[in-house]
Amino acid sequence: MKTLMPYFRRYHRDVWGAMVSLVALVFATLWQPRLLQVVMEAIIKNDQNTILQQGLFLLGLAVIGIIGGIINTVYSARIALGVATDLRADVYRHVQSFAYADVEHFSASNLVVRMTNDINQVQQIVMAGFQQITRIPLLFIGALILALVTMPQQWWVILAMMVIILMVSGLAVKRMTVYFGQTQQDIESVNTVARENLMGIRVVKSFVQEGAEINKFSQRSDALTGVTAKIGYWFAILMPAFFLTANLAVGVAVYIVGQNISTHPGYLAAITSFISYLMQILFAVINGGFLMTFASRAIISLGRISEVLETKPSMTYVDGSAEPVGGDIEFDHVSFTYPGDDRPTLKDVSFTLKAGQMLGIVGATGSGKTTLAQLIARLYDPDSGVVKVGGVDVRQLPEKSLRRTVAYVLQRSTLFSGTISGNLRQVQPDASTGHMQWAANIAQASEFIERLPQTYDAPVEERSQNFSGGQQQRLAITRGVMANPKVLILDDATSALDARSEKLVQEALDRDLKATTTIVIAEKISSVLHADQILVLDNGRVSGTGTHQDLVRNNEVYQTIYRTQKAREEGPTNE
Ligand SMILES: Nc1ncnc2c1ncn2[C@@H]1O[C@H](COP(=O)(O)OP(=O)(O)OP(=O)(O)O)[C@@H](O)[C@H]1O
Repeated sequence: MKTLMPYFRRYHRDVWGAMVSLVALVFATLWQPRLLQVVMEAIIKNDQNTILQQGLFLLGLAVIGIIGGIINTVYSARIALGVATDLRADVYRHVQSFAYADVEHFSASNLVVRMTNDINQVQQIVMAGFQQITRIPLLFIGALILALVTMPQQWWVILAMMVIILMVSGLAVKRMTVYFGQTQQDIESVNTVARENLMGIRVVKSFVQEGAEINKFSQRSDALTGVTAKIGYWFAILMPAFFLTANLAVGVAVYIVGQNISTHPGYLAAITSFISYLMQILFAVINGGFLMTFASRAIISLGRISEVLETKPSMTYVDGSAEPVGGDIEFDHVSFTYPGDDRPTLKDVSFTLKAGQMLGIVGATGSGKTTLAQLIARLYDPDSGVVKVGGVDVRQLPEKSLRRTVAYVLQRSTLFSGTISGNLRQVQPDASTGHMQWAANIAQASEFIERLPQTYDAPVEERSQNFSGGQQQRLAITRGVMANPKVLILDDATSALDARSEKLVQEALDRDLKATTTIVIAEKISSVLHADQILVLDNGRVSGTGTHQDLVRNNEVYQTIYRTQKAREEGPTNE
């Protein structure tokens, strides 16, 4: 509730509108049976004037009730929609301020569910809240008082009905809250299987995994069906049970009235309105129960949303100029452990790199190459030691300054759906076509871009699936080069390129980005042969640095990688 209060304040006029119209609706609902009783009494006495006058009041009340209901629904919908939209925008904005580690902590798909499904739950309960939460207690208390006023001697019938209904609904709410919670989990589970399957459809098809995938999906889907069916059974039992109780109460009341009608003729009119109030009490209790069940679901969702909003970004940046700094890199005794890991991934890493030089980083899978690069782009901060770019500790650099200095191209960089130019202009919004061509020439992307009918305005589909792996990598390198960065990190970014194209990219980088410090992380030693310096990582430690010739001579780890790759390239020999 604390989370939602500021949002309600923004819509205070609508809140007032919803409340006032609700009071009108409740008043009309409660007063109608009372007037009906007066009309009935007039019918019994054949008092035409009262019948007409009170009949018109009754009609007027019905109209007030209908208009109140419509206005209340409109205002409630406006509040619910407004609150959900603002909440979604705030969560999205807050997530944008997250450090990479924070997004990883929640996981991207989990954040998506919170921004969509959980906010929908909150929207529904806000809507129901303004329609029902105030209405139910008012209706309950009002109907109870009026029922007692109408037929005070039947108080015990009301009490008995309420005790039975409350006992049944108490039991049901407890059960159904559990089932609703389970439904939420099962929906997430079905979504996960469907999403994984569809995103990996090529793998599924190529390994003929359709059958296994269908089984997996069916299992999760059956679990969801099972729990939904349980909710259905409860509803199927609950509703008739409630109405049976209410009708029993009505039956008892009518029987007692029947016994006393000769001595109390006024009971005939009173019994009609008494029955209406009994039904209103029943309606309030049933709806209250359901609302509590739905509310418990929404409270869980609201908790999940608040958790995101209350998470402070684990990384903050200093304020200051957006100007890039120089391209020198220095690691000074840097160690780093991933959040939640008990062992460091990088251990006491030190090296220096002068602006404009090229550094190759090699090492076995999992040796920490990507992690090292991520520290330069400040996706994480080290546990100890200092990472400097342009002679400045990266923690002392304003975010824009760091982003303008360092461009980080990944093996599978995300291209956003839209157009090629839209992706390239993310780096430099006012870039000319000439500038895009310059960058694309370096990345060896211009040949295929210019063959496309719309060239730089060619569409990029979702997950850039209309481009091959190699084309996607070239586009990602083009985007990285666009800002003419001081430091360019290519993290396995040419892995899908053939040897010739990779060589052409390297030559173009040497020629056109002379002042840029280039860090190339590569599986193949051939990709870094000509680097000014090669850093060999072994299980998170620097095993050696030097040129290819130095390392071939005196670094064992490097020698092993080199020999293995050479043997693979030469193929099996027949002795
Ligand atoms: N986000 C993460 N959370 C926890 N551990 C991680 C995370 N990313 C990587 N690791 C672990 O850190 C170690 C180093 O990973 P890293 O990706 O830096 O290696 P790499 O040398 O780049 O490997 P590869 O050549 O396969 O890309 C691995 O053991 C990996 O499991």
